[in-house]
Amino acid sequence: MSVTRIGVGEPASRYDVVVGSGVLSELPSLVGDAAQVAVIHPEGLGVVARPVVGVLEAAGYTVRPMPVPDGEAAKTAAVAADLWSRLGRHAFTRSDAVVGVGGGAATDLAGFVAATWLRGVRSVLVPTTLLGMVDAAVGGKTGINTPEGKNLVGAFHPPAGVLCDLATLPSLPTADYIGGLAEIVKAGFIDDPVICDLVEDDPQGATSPEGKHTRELVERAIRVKADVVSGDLKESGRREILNYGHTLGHAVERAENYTFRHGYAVAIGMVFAAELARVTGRIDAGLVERHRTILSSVGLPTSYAAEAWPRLREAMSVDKKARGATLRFVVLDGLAEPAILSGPTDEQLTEAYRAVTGDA
Ligand SMILES: NC(=O)c1ccc[n+]([C@@H]2O[C@H](COP(=O)([O-])OP(=O)(O)OC[C@H]3O[C@@H](n4cnc5c(N)ncnc54)[C@H](O)[C@@H]3O)[C@@H](O)[C@H]2O)c1
Ligand SMILES: O=C(O)C(=O)C[C@@H](O)[C@H](O)[C@H](O)COP(=O)(O)O
Ligand SMILES: [Zn+2]
Repeated sequence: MSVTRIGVGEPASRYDVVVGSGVLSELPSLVGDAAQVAVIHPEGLGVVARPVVGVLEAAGYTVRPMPVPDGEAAKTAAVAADLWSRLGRHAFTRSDAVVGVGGGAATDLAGFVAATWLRGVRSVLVPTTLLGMVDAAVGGKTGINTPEGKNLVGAFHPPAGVLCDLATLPSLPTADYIGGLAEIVKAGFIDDPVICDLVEDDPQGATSPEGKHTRELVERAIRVKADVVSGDLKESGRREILNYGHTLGHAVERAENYTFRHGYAVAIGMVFAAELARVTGRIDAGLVERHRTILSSVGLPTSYAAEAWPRLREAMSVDKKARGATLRFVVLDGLAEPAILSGPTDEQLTEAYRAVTGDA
């Protein structure tokens, strides 16, 4: 299998997202002159982390495997504090390194611990979910959740490199694979319509690592993210478009106490954002329907409970794009024409949400 390299960041601090198989051989050069390497991974994913540990040990590093709880349960202040203690007990210095292995939850946590330990040590990310490869491990956003909201604590801390071994994907449960498709479809709607065409051409194949367009979908989504992030590393402008569907999506995750897959919540959030764009006269019903058709064709949800609205509305007030009491949403003015909608009225919000419940 060939290897693809996609550069991210400004020229002086550029790193590669490497996609293919056998890519772990690049790990030692990315870890560099560290003596110790912490390998942070979900406790149930020892099998997936073992090759990472093996490559590092063979290269002579002292490897400290650091298993953490699975999924969102890892993205807590308590787990981060426990990792800081473990690093402290092993006397990790600024020349040591952190490797994050697993889905987006594990790499967000690992990146956050790397960002905060000694005010920042080197990290390398080895995403093993579709979502991790196309989105979470790319771009330097790291963080944890708090009871008040999703990713409310975090830092921008670009990794030294991202290694996406496509051979890890077949063991991923289909439901988690499908979650990753939401971020791929997001990249299609905000920037690369070919992604939408490819999913429409073979929705069934899109849900499988063996699908005929899988490699192209993965690489196109990474390129969208790499391109956007490279021009706006700290989200002072265009990077906000990557938050399409996330304002309501994060509120759904909080309402579900972080037990709802991120990609599924983002899928619902994208339908909401599309409805909001329709309600405010930006796009027509056809483009909204295309969201529903594409998302549901791969098994993603497109509606949510009507009675949840008050809780969701409240949760959206801590969205990072909000300014004071003014909510700001990423919407579309057309396919691949993202824009910011600032301060929609309560009537517009409730009308858009009603359409997401199927009660419109
Ligand atoms: N930092 C960012 O820019 C960014 C972008 C998008 C999403 N995220 C975050 O990513 C998280 C979601 O990531 P996710 O969808 O990868 O979920 P996840 O990390 O919870 O992983 C999903 C499940 O798959 C398992 N798993 C991982 N790799 C596997 C493999 N190869 N085989 C079998 N099982 C495997 C995990 O253990 C977990 O149970 C959310 O917390 C979200 O906020 C961050
Ligand atoms: O990288 C970004 O920027 C994104 O917004 C990508 C999102 O898919 C991702 O879920 C991100 O973690 C959301 O960021 P947040 O700042 O809203 O927490
Ligand atoms: Zn996301």
